[in-house]
Amino acid sequence: MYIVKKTVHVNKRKNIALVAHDFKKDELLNWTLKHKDILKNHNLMGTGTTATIISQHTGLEVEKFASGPLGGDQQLGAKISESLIDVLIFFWDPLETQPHDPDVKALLRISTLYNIAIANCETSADYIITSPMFSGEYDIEIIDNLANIENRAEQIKL
Ligand SMILES: O=C(CO)COP(=O)(O)O
Repeated sequence: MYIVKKTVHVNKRKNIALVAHDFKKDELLNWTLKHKDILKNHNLMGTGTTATIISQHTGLEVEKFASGPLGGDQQLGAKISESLIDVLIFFWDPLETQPHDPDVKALLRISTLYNIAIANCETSADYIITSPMFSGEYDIEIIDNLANIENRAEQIKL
């Protein structure tokens, strides 16, 4: 499938989504405490319970969406498709089944499709936050929604 791409500029101040499954929330909280001095200079958001726990225990301002199982993962996915999230820190749990597994997969799929930085565990999150790219500006290549819609509309035989 031929895909038209476009360039999106990522600012120094990043939009960062924070998400963790229940048995991973302590790991993500510890990670945010460890990197609080860096994170305070960025726009933070997250699924409902994760965002609440992090803001309560770190004092960081974290915009709160719906809880993951109640649509929060999908809300974040929608933001990613609008290029409103630059980094996804998602400590998902490989040892537990989730009632909203399709939403979890959708969030991981859409963040990969839109070529944003994704960390799924502490080590990869450490790599991202200490990268020179994290503290600077850069451009990413992403799928060009509008151009692809036009192409598809032309190709579909009616
Ligand atoms: O379930 C989640 C991600 O899939 C996280 O949701 P909460 O932050 O509301 O627990």
